[in-house]
Amino acid sequence: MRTWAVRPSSPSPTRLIDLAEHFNLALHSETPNVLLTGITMNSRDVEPGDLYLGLPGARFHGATFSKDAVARGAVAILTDASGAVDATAAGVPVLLTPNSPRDIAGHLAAWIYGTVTGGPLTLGVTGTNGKTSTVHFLDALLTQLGRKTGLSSTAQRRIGAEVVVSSLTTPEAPELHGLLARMHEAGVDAALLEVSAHALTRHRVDGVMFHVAAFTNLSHDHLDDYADMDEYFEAKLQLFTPEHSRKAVVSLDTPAGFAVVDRAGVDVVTISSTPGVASDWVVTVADEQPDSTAFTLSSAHGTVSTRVPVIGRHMAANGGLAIAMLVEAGIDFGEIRAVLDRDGAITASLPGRAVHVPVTDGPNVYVDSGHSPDAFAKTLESVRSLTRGRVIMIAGANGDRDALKRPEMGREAALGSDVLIITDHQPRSEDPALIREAVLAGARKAKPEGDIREIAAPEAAIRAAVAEATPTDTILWAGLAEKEYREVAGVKIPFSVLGETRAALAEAGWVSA
Ligand SMILES: CC(=O)N[C@H]1[C@@H](OP(=O)(O)OP(=O)(O)OC[C@H]2O[C@@H](n3ccc(=O)[nH]c3=O)[C@H](O)[C@@H]2O)O[C@H](CO)[C@@H](O)[C@@H]1O[C@H](C)C(=O)N[C@@H](C)C(=O)N[C@H](CCC(=O)O)C(=O)O
Ligand SMILES: Nc1ncnc2c1ncn2[C@@H]1O[C@H](COP(=O)(O)OP(=O)(O)OP(=O)(O)O)[C@@H](O)[C@H]1O
Repeated sequence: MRTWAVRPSSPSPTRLIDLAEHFNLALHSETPNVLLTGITMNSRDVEPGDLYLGLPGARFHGATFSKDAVARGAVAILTDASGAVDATAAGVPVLLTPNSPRDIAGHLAAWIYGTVTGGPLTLGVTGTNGKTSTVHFLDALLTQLGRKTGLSSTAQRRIGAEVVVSSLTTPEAPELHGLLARMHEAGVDAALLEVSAHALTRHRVDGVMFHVAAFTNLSHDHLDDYADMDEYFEAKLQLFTPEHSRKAVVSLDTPAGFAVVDRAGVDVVTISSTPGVASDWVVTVADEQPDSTAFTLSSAHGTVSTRVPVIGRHMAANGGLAIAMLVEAGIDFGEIRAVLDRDGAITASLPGRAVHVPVTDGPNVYVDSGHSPDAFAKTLESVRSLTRGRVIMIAGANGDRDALKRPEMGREAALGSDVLIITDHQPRSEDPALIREAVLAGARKAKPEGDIREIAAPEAAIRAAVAEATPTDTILWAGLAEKEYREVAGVKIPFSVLGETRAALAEAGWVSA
């Protein structure tokens, strides 16, 4: 699997002088006739012919890497006043902008990679939870319809069969436009993009026009980056302006959805899976099974009944949202209903989301990547409805991310489970004991008499859960499911939640089905 940024294979060269003129940038050069074939803001990703953007960040000023960038083949540098000395010392033409180069990176990248106009149908999803799931449902539906897709999610970037590892949920603008240009070259019919609040705040999707953008929900997360929920909401709202999208499909499953409807600057249709809430599209859950959820989706276009191959009413809501987005993008509802009737489900495989590890004659076991209070609550609700015995939950929180949500995660975990084991996930640079303490405090406050345990080592936590379980119980391990590593004290240690779970089950004599 590739781990480096994807780019178009044969970009048409852009004259630096034309770019400077078009974007009204001051050009300092005695040799302004250079040709640009790429753009990046990461010196380690520079390829020959690139414009390197040296921008100020929280840790570095990118211009300090100008010489490295030029050594790798950068032919020009764009920076701000504070980067000018370093950029000039690198010996290539320098463009100066009065603000951060990040502010114009998207539009520059669109110009250099030719993604300003044309291109495939582009669909974007934002919201606290459900972005990855909805994008993967869109991908599956379009594939079922015989269309060629490209996607960018937290889990992966993919063009047809070519898969690239994701680091950020939404890539930086130069990487995103490179990806879109490559999708265009590959002849994809649709580009499906997950759009984080960080991406909107940091101009990562500038220069991308979404034919349809969707809003899933808003709940507590990322309050390390945003002052409060209002600021976090405002970040998400930017997607629903004419600068970014033509049309919106907005879920009314959280109160924020109503605020998006009120404030959106583009045409909006609504969807809801909450009984009693009026909306253009209505999702009604019909049946919940240990490995799938059946639902009906109704609108003025008609009604379709189908399944998503995962547990959870929230996952049915995401599946309905994906179908509604395709119809609002102009795909015939009857065509979609026909393939769903043919296949019996949206045939998606969700990486790390509510993954069922079936055990023959044993407990149901799920691993899930949810790492917010609402994600815990929703998954626990579905697990509870499928469990005859006890719900045994393993949970943890990550370091270097919103610390305020930890007690709330503990609270939801305690309220939704019968046995709760708090363990370590990705402490990153933080002291894992302090992270556990915060989650435990929320859990014990919510359920003082609850069976709440602390087991630091995740390998031991899953073994304790398995030892506790009887065949009618369910084990849910929430928070880390799709990763192949844990970051501890800045070092990535190989670790697989799924692998560890299967090993623990096998050691205990349970056989994975
Ligand atoms: C808070 C945030 O989003 N920070 C991002 C931002 O960092 P920054 O502005 O501090 O940059 P910096 O590290 O000081 O570096 C400054 C410049 O020097 C460059 N540089 C740096 C070192 C070097 O050797 N060479 C080089 O060129 C960097 O590429 C950058 O252009 O720009 C960096 C370069 O692209 C990103 O790696 C970094 O993401 C960090 C890793 C991150 O963790 N971001 C998370 C919070 C994030 O964006 N998450 C969202 C949402 C997740 C969700 O919904 O759950 C996402 O979309 O992933
Ligand atoms: N519609 C929803 N409402 C509430 N919780 C959800 C919803 N969809 C998914 N979840 C929960 O959130 C978790 C993350 O889902 P998903 O990866 O689809 O969201 P995301 O927005 O991409 O989040 P992230 O980028 O942080 O992983 C799931 O594993 C599940 O626990």
